Amino acid sequence: MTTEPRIEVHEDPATLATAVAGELLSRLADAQAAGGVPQIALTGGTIAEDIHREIARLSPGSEVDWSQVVVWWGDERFVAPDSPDRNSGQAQAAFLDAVGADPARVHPMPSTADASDVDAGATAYTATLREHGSGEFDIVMLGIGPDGHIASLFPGFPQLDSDGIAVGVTGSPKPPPERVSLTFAALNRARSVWFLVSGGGKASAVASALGGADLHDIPAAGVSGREETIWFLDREAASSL
Ligand SMILES: O=C(O)[C@H](O)[C@@H](O)[C@H](O)[C@H](O)COP(=O)(O)O
Repeated sequence: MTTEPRIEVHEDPATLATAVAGELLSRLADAQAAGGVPQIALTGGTIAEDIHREIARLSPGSEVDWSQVVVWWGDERFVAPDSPDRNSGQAQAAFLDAVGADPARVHPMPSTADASDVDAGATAYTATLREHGSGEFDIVMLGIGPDGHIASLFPGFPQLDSDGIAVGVTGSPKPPPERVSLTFAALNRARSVWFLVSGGGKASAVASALGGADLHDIPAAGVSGREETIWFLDREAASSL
C-alpha cells in the first residue's frame, strides 16, 4: 500500500536540516520505546551532511540509543575506504561516531579495498543485507540530483530495471564515476521514504517526480514508502510546485 506523499516546506536549508534531524530522532525513540531495533538507510550529499550534523547536535537531548540502531546506505561511491568522497566516512565523522553507533550495526557499502569491482561490491552488500537486515527498512532517506536521480540510480541507466537488491554503477554522471546503489526493489522495501531536498536546482526534478514522471526519466518517481512518503523541502526546492 503506497500512500499519498506528504510535503513539508521549510524556510531554508538550516531549518530543513533541523526539522529532519528532529523527526528522525523522534521516530527512532518511538520505535525503541516500542521494543524495536530500527533499520535506517542514509544517503550522501550536501543537505544530508547538514542533517547529519544536526543529528549529532540534537541527539544528546533525545532518548535514542544509537547502539540499537541498524545503519545502512542507499548508495556509496566505489573509492578507497579513506576517501573523503565516501558517504559512510562523511556520516561517521558527522554524527555516527559522536552518537555512539555500534560498529557491528553500521554497514558501509564496500570500498575498493573490500571488493574487486562495483559488481562484486553490490553482490557483497546484497549478502550483508540478507544476513543482517530485517527484510525492510524503517526509514530510507534519499537526496535528489537536478536530473532526478536518487541514490546512484540515474536517468536512463540500466540499473533502473534491475530486479536485484544492490547494483554496481559505472559511468555515473555525478562524480565519482563508480558506485554501488540499492535498487528500486530494495529502496521500496521501506516503510517510510524521506526525500531530503534543498535548493532551486532541484525544483524541476521535485515537481516532475511529484507530477507523475516516468521513473526512467526521473528516478525519484520510482520510490515510495509502503506506509509513508515525505518530501522534506526548503522553499527553493519547492518553488516549482
Ligand atoms: O552518493 C551520492 O552522491 C548521493 O547519494 C546522491 O544521491 C545525492 O544524495 C544527490 O546527488 C544529492 O546530492 P546533493 O545534496 O549534494 O545535491
